[in-house]
Amino acid sequence: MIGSDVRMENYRVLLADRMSLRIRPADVVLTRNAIMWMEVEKSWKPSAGVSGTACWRTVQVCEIVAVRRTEDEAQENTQTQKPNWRSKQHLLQYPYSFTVSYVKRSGQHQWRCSDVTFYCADCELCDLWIQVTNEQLALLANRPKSLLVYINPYGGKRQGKYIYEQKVAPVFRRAGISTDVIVTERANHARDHLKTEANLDKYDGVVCVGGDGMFSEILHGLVSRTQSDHKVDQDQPDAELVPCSLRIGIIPAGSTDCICFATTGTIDPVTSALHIVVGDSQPMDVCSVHHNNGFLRYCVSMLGYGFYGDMLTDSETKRWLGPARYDLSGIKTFLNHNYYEGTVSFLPAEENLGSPRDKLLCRSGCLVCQHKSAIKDKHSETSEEREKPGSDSWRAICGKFIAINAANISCACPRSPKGLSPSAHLADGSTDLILVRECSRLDFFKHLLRHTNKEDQFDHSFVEVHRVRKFRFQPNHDSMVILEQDEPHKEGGPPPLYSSQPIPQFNADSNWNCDGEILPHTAIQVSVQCQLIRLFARGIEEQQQQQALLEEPCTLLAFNQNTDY
Ligand SMILES: CCCCCCCCCCCCC/C=C/[C@@H](O)[C@H](COP(=O)(O)O)NC(=O)CCCCC
Ligand SMILES: Nc1ncnc2c1ncn2[C@@H]1O[C@H](COP(=O)(O)OP(=O)(O)O)[C@@H](O)[C@H]1O
Ligand SMILES: [Ca+2]
Repeated sequence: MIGSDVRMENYRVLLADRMSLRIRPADVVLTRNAIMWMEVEKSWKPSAGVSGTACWRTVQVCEIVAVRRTEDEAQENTQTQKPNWRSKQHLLQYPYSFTVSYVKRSGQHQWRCSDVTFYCADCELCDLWIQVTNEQLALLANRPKSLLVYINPYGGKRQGKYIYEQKVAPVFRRAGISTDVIVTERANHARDHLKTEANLDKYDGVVCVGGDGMFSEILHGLVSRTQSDHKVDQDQPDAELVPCSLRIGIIPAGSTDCICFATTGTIDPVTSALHIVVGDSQPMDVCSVHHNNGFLRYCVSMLGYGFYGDMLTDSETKRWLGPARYDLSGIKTFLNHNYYEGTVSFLPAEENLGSPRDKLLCRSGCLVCQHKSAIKDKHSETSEEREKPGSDSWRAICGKFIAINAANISCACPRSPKGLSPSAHLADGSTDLILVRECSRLDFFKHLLRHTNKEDQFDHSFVEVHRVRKFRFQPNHDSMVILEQDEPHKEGGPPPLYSSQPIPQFNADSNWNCDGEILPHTAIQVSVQCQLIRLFARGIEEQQQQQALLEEPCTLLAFNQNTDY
């Protein structure tokens, strides 16, 4: 079947019956791709025999979580705290019922699991609806049936276990997903288990409950396992890495949760659980980081040297503060106002990938990422020559930098709702390299402020941004950290916070912050590995997309009211 035939097939009515919704009669229709219902108005006369249009509430089959017999209504009502409104007469007339649980958008990109119960006059009809709806759900091959879940009990505000048990597990149970749950006992427990022990054939996906650091563990476990299974040497910076077959789900329970926010538009555990249930799939680029041809780490969100590296290093001693450690260390690092000397060289991305300043936001169904996916295998890009550092296509920038940030994705998070690079793409094979040169403290503050407002992040003379496929950083070890002189030091007063003299106890190098982990080396080589992994997500839905689906799915449907049911 092609084109319009497929569309017609999707609209083919599988079931159509009159039932009762609460205490009012309702017409209910099931097609291949939607369940629709409409309460029957008293004034509405089907016998009139005219074709008309009416307002139907519609739920796409792909957004149905489960359908089941409403076994114990009293219990349902206690759970949902709804009053029992069914009259005895209604109960006698419609004694059988089934409940459809489905995804409902509740604004701000949040999803909720909502229920609608249909009452039937006879048992066979009720069972038939459950059976046929379940048959349609079974056709959705991308839905996971079995998941391996890792919980970091110490991430963020240490709520991981509670969040999983109270908010996520009930959603998975309702959807009939089986889970094996591991609560981690130490750092790198999840990574090591995935790398060497886990029987991955049993699962359709891996879920992490925690922050970006916990996600990074899962990423390293899965990617390393996949490479060793395929005998790919990760130490080779130019090795062609094999994409992971299992998708990763993120239940946000960390401090920044930027990967979850940038791929769903929110950090809400129930929303993430529902993206997993419906089997969403979002490809993601991964940066591989090497030092002297030896593998260091992978990175999905931000690689930050200077400001974000120093802030992370300082914050590690304050983990007991939870997410607030970043605020405290952020202020301290800002006041220190260090900058670092070195050379950044990079290979620009192809021009058709746009620019970090083009305001083309990466949203659900992004065409730039889809196009990249289509041409990825053709390897149309570049000759070996272009790839070599030092060839004409590479550019080098030497200088003193307050921050060098590579945003592989927008890095949007609650602290910075548009992110470090608002137009960065999730899966275009490039990363946005942001260079913040030496500037005054006030100027740097203005730059940081732009992470939180709507102004162009890069519209400052001391900031430049490049969309790149690869980059390298070489620190200049002869440099000393020069701290800005703001005020003269008063005799007998506290020691100066800043001095124009080199201060030997400061390290001339910063550290790299790689998805919230500190890298052991400063001279690094970075390559973007296009679409190496997939998440259970769909990218951020456009406001209009969201709005259309928010307004309680109400579809204008031409419907032949003569249908015999
Ligand atoms: C004057 C107002 C200044 C406000 C500045 C806000 C800047 C926010 C930038 C956010 C970038 C986020 C990049 C993501 C980094 C994470 O991978 C990493 C680890 O996350 P997690 O494991 O969940 O803790 N987080 C960080 O490195 C902290 C970012 C800094 C947050 C202030
Ligand atoms: N059981 C554990 N004990 C201690 N550290 C752990 C444990 N499980 C995971 N970790 C580590 O905790 C770090 C932070 O985890 P994460 O979930 O990202 O929280 P946060 O966002 O607060 O940093 C990660 O580096 C991860 O490797
Ligand atoms: Ca990217």
